[in-house]
Amino acid sequence: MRNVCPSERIPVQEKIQKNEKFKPTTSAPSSGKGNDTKEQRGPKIPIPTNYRKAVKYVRIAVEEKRNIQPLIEKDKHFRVGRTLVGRVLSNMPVIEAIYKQLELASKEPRLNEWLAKVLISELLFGSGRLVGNSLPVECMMRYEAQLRTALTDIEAKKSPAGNVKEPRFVRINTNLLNVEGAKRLLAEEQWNLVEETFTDYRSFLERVKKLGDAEYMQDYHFPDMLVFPHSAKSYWARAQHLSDKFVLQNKACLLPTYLLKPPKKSVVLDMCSAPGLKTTHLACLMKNKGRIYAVEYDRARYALLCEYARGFGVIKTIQSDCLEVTDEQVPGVQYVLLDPSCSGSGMLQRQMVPEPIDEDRLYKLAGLQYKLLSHAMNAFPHVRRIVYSTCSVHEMENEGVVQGVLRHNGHFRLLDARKELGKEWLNVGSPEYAGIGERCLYAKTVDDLTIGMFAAVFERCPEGVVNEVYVAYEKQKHSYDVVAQKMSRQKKREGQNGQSEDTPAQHEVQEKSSSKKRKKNRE
Ligand SMILES: C[S@@+](CC[C@H](N)C(=O)[O-])C[C@H]1O[C@@H](n2cnc3c(N)ncnc32)[C@H](O)[C@@H]1O
Repeated sequence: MRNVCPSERIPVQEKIQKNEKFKPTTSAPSSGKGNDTKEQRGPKIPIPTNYRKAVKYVRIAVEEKRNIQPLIEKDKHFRVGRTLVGRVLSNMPVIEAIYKQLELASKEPRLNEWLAKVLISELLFGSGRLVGNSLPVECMMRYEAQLRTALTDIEAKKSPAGNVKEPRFVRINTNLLNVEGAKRLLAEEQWNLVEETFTDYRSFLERVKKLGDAEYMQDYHFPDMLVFPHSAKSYWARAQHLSDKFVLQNKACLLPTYLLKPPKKSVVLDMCSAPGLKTTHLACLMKNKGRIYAVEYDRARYALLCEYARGFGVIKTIQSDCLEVTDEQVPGVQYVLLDPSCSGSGMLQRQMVPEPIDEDRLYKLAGLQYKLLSHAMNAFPHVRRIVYSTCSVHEMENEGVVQGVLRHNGHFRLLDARKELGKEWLNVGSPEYAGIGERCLYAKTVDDLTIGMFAAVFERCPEGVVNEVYVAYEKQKHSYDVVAQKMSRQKKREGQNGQSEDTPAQHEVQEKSSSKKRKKNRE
């Protein structure tokens, strides 16, 4: 089969629909001061409405820090809004770094900063093309080569995967198409399947790094996950005609769903479910049979969840705070997936342009995550298995939360997630959390070429059994209580209020972080 260069690669459907080819200008960036005369510029061509609207919403989101989802939803003439704006916001750290690196603010003072960022996003992370010939579009096109080089530099220098560009992972929607059907369809689209077998995970990863532009592979761990080269990103961003049969989802996001392993006809609760990528994967694993209660409290995200869940009869969506969901509302729940809000520090863009660690924010997030996980363990008497996952690389949100819940919930124990996965996995949690770290899994960009992800699997203990972390903590507690009482008496004497409103997990997190600080000071 012919090897097609990625820049040539256009989804078949698009080839049919396309009636105009974009021709980038070849001239160099403007003289530097943005002071071309009116005559030189010619008649004013309006900026496409979608770009103008994206500028408006991106600015509101970033400058005013407002939730723009409801605004976009109401905007009936901005159907692509969520995708377009979402793309800018999720790539913002890299876009800002590139905007600064190219000194666009000083070189193109007449070019609106937000518009520049939207255009950069479309060029580098969207379709790879810009629409129309308005002045800002033409101006940005003159920087195209420099923009792409800047992105390559950032990715090469800061890529958490080293010099390797992360692949494009694509999940087959097995509710519509089986694996063989997917392979046939992709062959029609001129993709070549690499049909080698791998005895170990590392040799698979090495082959992924060498994928040619027209090649793809079936994943080593998950049969419904396909792996394409990085260069396939623009193909998949444009492959609208395949969007119901294939889901753009990172491989790491399948760890929690595969670890939960709900058989068909089981009853599942997805506590924090929007936009619903894991929910729909669970539905596929269950062959769309049984019941999945998918809970989401955010109105706009709930709307998105409903959209994603359409076509999956097994999913029942509930708009609510999952801490208020009772057993009566979701009768007979046996399996719980908890994938709550987190710092998102495992996301690629965040790893490329790292933000300073905000301990206070992590501390608050860990407290919430602890509450949610405790609710999963205590509110639903029939639950036998729980998977907790985050896309955070911070122990405080991961092993820290797991330790907190195990200490206070003897009736659930932590399973060895590597064993549960049943196939070789490279990274586990920190050995600092004895009896916990080695049982939890991490997906790491540098090794797995995925986003960063953490997953822990809990199982209800048999009647009369309690987990060993709980037992050890109970033993420790006596001396701990004595010290706490002493401290409280001392505080009272000093006229202070010794009451704390922290959750136990937050208390432990605080203890741990101050002990780390003490250790650092000693060093
Ligand atoms: C990390 S995202 C979930 C992603 C989702 N599992 C997926 O794979 O598509 C976390 C979601 O949980 C929602 N959320 C956070 N706290 C919640 C709560 N107490 N009740 C319901 N939803 C909550 C957030 O609004 C957000 O949509």
